[in-house]
Amino acid sequence: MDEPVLLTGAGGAVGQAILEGIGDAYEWKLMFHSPPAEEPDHEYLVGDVITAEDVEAAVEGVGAVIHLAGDPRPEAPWDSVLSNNIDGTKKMYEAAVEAGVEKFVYASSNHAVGAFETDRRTPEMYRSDDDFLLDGTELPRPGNLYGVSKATGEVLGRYYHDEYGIDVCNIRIGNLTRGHPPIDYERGQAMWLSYRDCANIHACALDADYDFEIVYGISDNDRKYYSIQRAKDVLGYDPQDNSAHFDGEDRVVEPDA
Ligand SMILES: NC(=O)C1=CN([C@@H]2O[C@H](COP(=O)(O)OP(=O)(O)OC[C@H]3O[C@@H](n4cnc5c(N)ncnc54)[C@H](O)[C@@H]3O)[C@@H](O)[C@H]2O)C=CC1
Ligand SMILES: O=C1O[C@H](COP(=O)(O)O)[C@@H](O)[C@H](O)[C@H]1O
Repeated sequence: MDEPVLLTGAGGAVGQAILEGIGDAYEWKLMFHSPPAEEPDHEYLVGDVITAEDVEAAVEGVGAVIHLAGDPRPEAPWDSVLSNNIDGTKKMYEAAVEAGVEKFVYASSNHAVGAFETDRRTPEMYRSDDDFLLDGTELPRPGNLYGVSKATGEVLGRYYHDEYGIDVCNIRIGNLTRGHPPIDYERGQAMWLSYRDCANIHACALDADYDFEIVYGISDNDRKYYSIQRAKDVLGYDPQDNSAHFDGEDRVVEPDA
């Protein structure tokens, strides 16, 4: 693995899950949008992914990128996702290939395929006895403009991989919550990603060998409509958590109880 690893969006929820889980396992270069409240334990810079000079400074000397920065709101308006998510990701790729970065891990989203959740399929598809399963080979099917921006980020990765040879792993992240799955939210429980599994799958994406991949980033939930088989096979992902091991509130239950 080529280090340091540039982590954009380091101050956000996914960034914190990664740093809490594997902060000691790699040499990092963190990118924040605004100055962090506390001095980070790692090299860092402050910048905007839509500013070419900031992005060029960020990729300088790094071997791999985990690109999280962007507007994460499913209801985000077009001008924001066009700028922060689409143009920001394009600028990151442009700078990364120019700087000779070897590996790019991109935070895609369940919302890139949100429109598979049709009225006819829901809520049954959120339940463990339903066999509907997406595996990453399906075409994107966004249900909002944020999802369009995430699907576009995947396609940008396809282009930069094919044209410039950079290795790309798109992780369609489910619903990251700390400590326990979302409560009273079947969809969120089906796509739950625990903090430790989030760190884990990103470590796997940094360490594994691949060309271009799209995988789902969720825990090993009994309820699931995203397959994690590709993440296991290609990345060696070994999830530890399962939303079924919680009782729908914030209490842990015995797996076999
Ligand atoms: N949290 C979740 O459950 C999921 C997150 N994702 C994706 O993961 C990534 C991170 O999401 P979260 O950590 O939840 O969001 P967050 O809002 O907690 O973190 C995003 C970070 O990106 C920074 N940022 C935003 N625009 C920027 C710009 N133009 N230049 C530089 N930095 C900028 C923000 O300051 C923030 O620190 C996003 O790309 C999001 O689409 C995808 C699926 C689920
Ligand atoms: O991509 C994302 O997905 C999660 C889960 O979606 P939701 O519609 O169930 O909330 C979301 O929480 C997160 O903000 C977003 O970036």
